[in-house]
Order: sequence, then structure tokens, then C-alpha cells
Amino acid sequence: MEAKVKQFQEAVPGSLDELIRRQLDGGQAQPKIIVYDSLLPWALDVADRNGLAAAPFFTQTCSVSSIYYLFREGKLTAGEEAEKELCLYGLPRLEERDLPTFVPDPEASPFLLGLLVGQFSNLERAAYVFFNTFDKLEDQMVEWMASKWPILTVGPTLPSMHLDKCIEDDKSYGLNLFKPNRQTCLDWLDKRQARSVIYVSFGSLAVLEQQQMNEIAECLEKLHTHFIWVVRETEMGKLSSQFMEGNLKSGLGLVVTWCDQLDVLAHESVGCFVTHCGCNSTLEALCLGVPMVGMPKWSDQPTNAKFVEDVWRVGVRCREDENGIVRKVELERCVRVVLEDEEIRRNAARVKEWALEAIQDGGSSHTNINKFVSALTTSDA
Ligand SMILES: O=c1ccn([C@@H]2O[C@H](COP(=O)(O)OP(=O)(O)O[C@H]3O[C@H](CO)[C@@H](O)[C@H](O)[C@H]3O)[C@@H](O)[C@H]2O)c(=O)[nH]1
Repeated sequence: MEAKVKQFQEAVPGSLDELIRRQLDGGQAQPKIIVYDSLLPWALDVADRNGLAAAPFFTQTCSVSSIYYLFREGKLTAGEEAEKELCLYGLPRLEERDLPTFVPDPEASPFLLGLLVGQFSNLERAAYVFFNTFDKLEDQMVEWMASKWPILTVGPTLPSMHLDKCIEDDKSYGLNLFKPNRQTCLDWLDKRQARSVIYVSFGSLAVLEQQQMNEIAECLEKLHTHFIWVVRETEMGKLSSQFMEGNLKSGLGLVVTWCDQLDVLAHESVGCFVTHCGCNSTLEALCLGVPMVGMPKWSDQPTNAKFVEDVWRVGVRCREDENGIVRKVELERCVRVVLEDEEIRRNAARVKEWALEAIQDGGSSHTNINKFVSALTTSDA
């Protein structure tokens, strides 16, 4: 990965320069600003040398990003010091297990940590700083960040059909790769009772230990509740034939290698999402009002899980054993809490409302997007 990123960083700025110059020298649409992924801070230099404004787009939450900033500034000490509980700048009290995993152990992934703290290397020159979040979700943190940079919260960036439904079935979203299972999952869910199904998925990268897969499988058998479990092709070999056959006989679960997650989460039969708490999965569940069981492993996931449990109170986070495994008894306990706790369900419904409010007329993200568009269309900058 490191080599690929470096290759990209060497090759792309020059091509981008060329593209912009061609556009400036006679293209019909005159560029004014580069909106770039915040992990590519060099794009701001490309913008600068071509006389354009620049705006990074952060895809992780304001809270997670602020932790990387504080770490960069030396205000968040790693190692033993981080074991002390932290309560900074509007963040909840964080223990070491709640921090993004690269922070307490900077030597483990220096390259990735470098990319993440590098997001702040030239932020003072950005015209706007976009975040895929909305004000009510992280109000204090957004406020604190906005006191330092020109922050515009513009999230959640979910397809309209899953939020305000202004665009009914947006066929342009998602990859075709998602489509084959789309109808299978929906038809299967249609036959289940409201809020009865457990949806289990760990995103696009997670590689689970064999024992962890066994614990999940045994927990699902024990719960005897309908489930959809996304097990990516590369992980399928970790499912025992005994589990697959038993499941086939009982008809309890649907195991798929990928699904249209938004469609699944939006279905009324889904009552609980067992998730690794990747930022997209977390935001999608928040916006669709689905309570979560957090099983974070890596990167920003522990911090997202902390927010799910203690800040938004829309789920619970599993405790791992001394080997980092979530045992079946613990997973079962968490799933039962999430399926049965009415307060968690009410909170999830409330956050869903906030998301909708944010993107509707007068909402924070709606207003910010309008502000940006009108600044672009009425000025030269
Ligand atoms: O069957 C599936 C499974 C997942 N998804 C989608 O895949 C995305 C998964 O994204 P995310 O939840 O962020 O997880 P990862 O793919 O694991 O993302 C990596 O990148 C994220 C962004 O930096 C980090 O927050 C995560 O910790 C990191 O693991 C989501 O949009 C899901 O809707 C599907 O559509 N179908």
C-alpha cells in the first residue's frame, strides 16, 4: 500500500497541473476550486500554484479527525500517558481503548498515521474544510474545529433515496457489484417480522481471526434469530461446513459475500447491526435509525464505537477477551441488549431525524452547501 500511495503522490500532481492548465487555457468550464480528499494534502499546493482555491473533504468524523490533530500538535500523548482518561475540547472521556488504534501505538503503522496527521499539514490555507458529518451529531467538536478552520459540515452524503427521497431510486449510486444480491436480500427480508433480523457486516477490509468467525457463527446459532451475514469471498473459507449446512436446514440466516448495505439497513425487518464501526457503516446506520452492536478492530473504529455507545447512545460496544476476541457469550449479551432496549431504539430514531433535518431546507448541511455554491457562483474566488 505504501508503495502505491507514494507512486500516486509522485505521478498525479503533475497530471492534475496539466489538466487544470488545459482547462484554464480555453476549457469551457473555468475551474475555481479543487475539492480533494483530505488524505491528499498535496492537492492544495496544486491549487495554489494554479491560482485556485482548495477545500479538503474529510470522510472521517470531526471527532476522530480532531484526535489526529491533537496528536500532531503533541497535545495527545501516546503510550502510557494515553492511559489516563482524556477529556479534551468537547470530546467525551476517552480511554486508550477508545482512541484510533494508530495513536496509542504510533510505531505499529507509521505510514498510515503519517497520512492521517498529514491532513492537517496545510489546512490554514484551505478556503473551506468539508466534513461528511452534520452539526447535531458532533456539535461541540464541530464548533471547536470551526473556531480554527472554515469548516462546512455537508453530510450525511447518502443517496437521496435513503434520506429526503427527493431523487427516488438513484441508480447511479453504488457499484454494479452490489446489485446481484440486492433483490435476494430484500425478498428475504420482506418475509421477516419488523425489527427481528440481525445484520452482520465488517466492511470491505476486515480480516477476522478464525476463532472470531467461530464465535460469531456459534452466537448466531445460539440466538436462533434471523440474520444476514456478509462474509466476503476471501473470508468464506473460515465458515465451517457444519455451520453452513445447519443454517441451510434451519433457514435462519442468509450468508452473502456482499449486499446493498443501505437497502438492508433501510429495511424495517432489520433490528440490529453488528458492525466493525467503520465510519461509513456507522453513519449509514445512524441515518437509517438502526441500533448497533460495535465490534471495532482498527483505525477509527474504536472511537466510532465509543460514540455509538456513550455519546449517541444508539448501541453497545462488545468487550474483547485478553486475546482481542469477542466471545459468543459477550456478543449474544450485546445483541440482546440492542434488540430489546427501547431507549436505544428511541435514540436511534432521534439521530435519524437529526440527519434528515440537516439536509433539508434550513438544516445545517443544506445551509452550508448553499453557502458554498453561492460563494462560488457570486465571486471570483
Ligand atoms: O456487503 C456490504 C458491506 C459493506 N458495504 C458498504 O461498504 C462500505 C464500508 O465502509 P466502512 O464502514 O467505512 O468500512 P471499511 O470499508 O472497512 O472502511 C475503511 O475505511 C473507512 C474510511 O476511512 C474507515 O472508517 C474504516 O475504519 C476502514 O476499515 C459502506 O458504505 C457499506 O455500505 C456494502 O455496500 N455492502
